[in-house]
Amino acid sequence: MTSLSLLPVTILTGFLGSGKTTLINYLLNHNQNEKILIIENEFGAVNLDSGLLKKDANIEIVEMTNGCICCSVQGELAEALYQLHQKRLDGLVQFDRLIIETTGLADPAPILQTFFIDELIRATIQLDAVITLVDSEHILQQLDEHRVASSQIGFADRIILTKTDRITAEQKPDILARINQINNKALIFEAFNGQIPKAEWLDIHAFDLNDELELNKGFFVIDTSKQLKADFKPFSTAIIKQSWNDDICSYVFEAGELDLKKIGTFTEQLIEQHGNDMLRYKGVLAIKDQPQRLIVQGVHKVVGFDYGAPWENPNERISRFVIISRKLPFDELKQAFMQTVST
Ligand SMILES: Nc1nc2c(ncn2[C@@H]2O[C@H](COP(=O)(O)OP(=O)(O)OP(=O)(O)O)[C@@H](O)[C@H]2O)c(=O)[nH]1
Repeated sequence: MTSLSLLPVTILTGFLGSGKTTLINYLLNHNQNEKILIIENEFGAVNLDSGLLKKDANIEIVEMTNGCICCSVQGELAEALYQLHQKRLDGLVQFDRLIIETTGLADPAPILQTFFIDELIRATIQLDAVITLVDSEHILQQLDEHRVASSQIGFADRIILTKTDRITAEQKPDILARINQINNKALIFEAFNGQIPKAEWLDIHAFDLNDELELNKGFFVIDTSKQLKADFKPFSTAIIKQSWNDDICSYVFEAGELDLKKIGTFTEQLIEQHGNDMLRYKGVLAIKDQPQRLIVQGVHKVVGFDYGAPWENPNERISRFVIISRKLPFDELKQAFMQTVST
């Protein structure tokens, strides 16, 4: 095979009207150096969004408009990606990155799975991250009424909270707490009208097996008056409301040093029994007599393991495993996880 560089791909998701097109337009207006291919996945025969997107020589938009997202998207997306690969091989097109904008009603799962299932795609494309836009004005209602809204948040590596100019300061802690209860692993950025530096959502390598596992991190506000600086704000102490009852939430297991064989068996059984419900999961684990961190990362039943950087300080050797999932038998799993602790 001729050597083509791996094309980075970002999956951009978020409910209807959450600001996906606005974000892309902002990127395109402030991006002179890169050629970007955007694949849009829309319902219905008429695709309105491509008409709304700014067009110039540095972007190309491919529309996928056929049929129901859950049955046809994998085949159609795979086909679009094969064609792109062939055109790149033939030297007919040259792009620096690909952004897939999903329809606001879509669960991102089938799109994400395309990148794991297909070997040619895996060999030519580097999945960078899932970015989810959340409309702060409407998200609480969307979560109450549409299961797909929690799935979009659950799959995210980064969340961009939009339209905070349309809510009061008092409403924000509840919204942040609810997002964080669903997905406590994704960093949250708050941005007005898509104004966010591209470094905060592109090339973040979320699918690499790296050592980062930051939970309940707080959020970042993009300050446009300071040349788009991201200012960190810790979460205020919002009360988790039982009434939310979202079907997806974050589960965290924490322990000291683990036995390699036992944690291997635990992970295998966990994935076997609950993989279909587990959207994303990541573990940074301390293994007995092993100086390096063991990294586990997965999406549903596709999992990767690798050794990461060594633990520097013996007191740091704490194993953390976070799972974003539909309802899991937490107490039972916690007990099983604790039995993997090295004795
Ligand atoms: N007030 C306010 N409006 C915003 C913000 N971000 C986006 N909008 C507006 O929200 C509306 C919907 O934004 P779009 O970018 O079209 O949203 P989308 O996610 O692409 O929408 P669909 O393709 O229908 O799912 C537009 O009128 C935007 O101008 C924001 O931060 N504040």
